Amino acid sequence: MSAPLSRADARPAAPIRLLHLGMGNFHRAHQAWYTEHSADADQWGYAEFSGADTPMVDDLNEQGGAYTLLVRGADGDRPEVIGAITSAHQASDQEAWLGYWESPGLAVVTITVTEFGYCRADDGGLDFDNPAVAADLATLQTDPRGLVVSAPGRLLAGILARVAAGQGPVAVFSCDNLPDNGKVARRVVGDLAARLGPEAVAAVEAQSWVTSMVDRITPRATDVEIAAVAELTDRVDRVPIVTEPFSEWVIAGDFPAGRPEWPGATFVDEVEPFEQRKLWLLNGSHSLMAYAASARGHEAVSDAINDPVVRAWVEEWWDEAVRHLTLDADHLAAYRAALAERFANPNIRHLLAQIAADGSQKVPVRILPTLRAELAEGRSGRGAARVVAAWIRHLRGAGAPVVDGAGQRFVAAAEGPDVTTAVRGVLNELDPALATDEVVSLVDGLVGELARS
Ligand SMILES: NC(=O)c1ccc[n+]([C@@H]2O[C@H](COP(=O)([O-])OP(=O)(O)OC[C@H]3O[C@@H](n4cnc5c(N)ncnc54)[C@H](O)[C@@H]3O)[C@@H](O)[C@H]2O)c1
Ligand SMILES: O=P(O)(O)OC[C@@H](O)[C@@H](O)[C@H](O)[C@H](O)CO
Repeated sequence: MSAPLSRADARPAAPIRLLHLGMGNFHRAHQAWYTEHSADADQWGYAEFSGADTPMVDDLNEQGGAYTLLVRGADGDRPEVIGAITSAHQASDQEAWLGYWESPGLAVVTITVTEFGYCRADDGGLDFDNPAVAADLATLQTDPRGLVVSAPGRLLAGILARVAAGQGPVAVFSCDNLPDNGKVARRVVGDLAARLGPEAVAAVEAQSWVTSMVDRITPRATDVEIAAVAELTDRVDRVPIVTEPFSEWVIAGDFPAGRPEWPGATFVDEVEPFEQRKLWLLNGSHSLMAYAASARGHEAVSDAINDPVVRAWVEEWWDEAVRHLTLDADHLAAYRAALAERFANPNIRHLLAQIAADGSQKVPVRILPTLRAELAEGRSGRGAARVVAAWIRHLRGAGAPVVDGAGQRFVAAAEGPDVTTAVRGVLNELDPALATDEVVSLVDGLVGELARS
């Protein structure tokens, strides 16, 4: 019988100088992994906070913060024990959260709270109609140390505590799949601060808001992977992470209090070209498959990409999206080829239903820029329109179930017996400028084509 994984299986815990909000699968495969492999890793320990209270925190702490990262290549498995996490906390552990912010040694705060976690309104600013945001504002107005729950609320509470403690600026660092994610984070936290007054705004502005493009396909681990880890390592790990060999991190911004020497991370002035390449080619085709291939009965990306019909749709989308990317053509061709291999990795079971979630937050940033650019250049935008059509079919009940915290208005628009009305309604909700007769007719036709395929 295998022994439980414990801290003794990992490197010694390092002093906490890194803080993470939104501990989940991806962060433990990416930022924690880069930190683990830093030349100065013994100087940099992570304190982790989940987005909502979860048993994962207790499981991880029982293992002293250690966990197994199972790197699954097409040619086999490579497990490694990661010791970058010194301490994990439940979301509601507000005193611990504020305590880390007040600590002189804190240097970097990373964030993965999903697209939805930024609580944005349609104009990109903070959505004050969001009940969590409204409650946090009321709390912060009366008690800056009170329990707050939204990501913007928690970040602002931390920043205010840091400034009140007389500590200098840190790098605040979104690692979510969002264009210009540093600016998005700064905007929503700044909007909340503005309701508290100029001192709070100045505290937000004093921090360094870093932007990053992150990439490593990390599906949720299942009991199958937990059993595989036990067999491979002779240790029982209750919270292992499964990921692919590929990893990429492109970062723009300053680190006023220092950072680990993350190996392989690329530091640039402008993340946008890399971010668009990744969001459109990888995440865009993920969304295409999540909607169009789940409706064809596929469950995982690796099944979908091996279906020639789906592969042709993906290639059609890629052909269209690359026209609007600014990176070198050879680089983009190599990236596409590598993506096709990554998607086909038979040892990574990335469920289409997981990717399909929160389409209302994903389709606008992954697909619509290409659709608009194609239309502006006088082309039809058929590849992008196909993704929108597949999403509308999904909203109408085809394929993966609809799970979307902000998607109710799209579900409502997509309802009803008349497909053309549904298409027009969804396009109108996405962007009234896209709901022209021409685009409605194209998307309408593609809904029918997908249904017959
Ligand atoms: N999994 C991947 O392959 C991958 C790769 C690149 C980037 N990402 C980015 O990382 C994010 C998280 O992915 P994951 O695989 O870790 O997911 P996960 O479900 O394992 O973890 C998500 C974390 O976000 C928190 N969260 C969710 N909704 C929130 C909200 N409304 N407010 C505050 N916190 C909230 C959860 O509590 C949890 O701590 C993705 O949304 C994406 O933007 C993921
Ligand atoms: O994580 P999400 O939900 O934003 O998107 C689902 C996938 O497209 C995404 O997780 C990719 O696998 C990832 O971005 C690869 O780096």
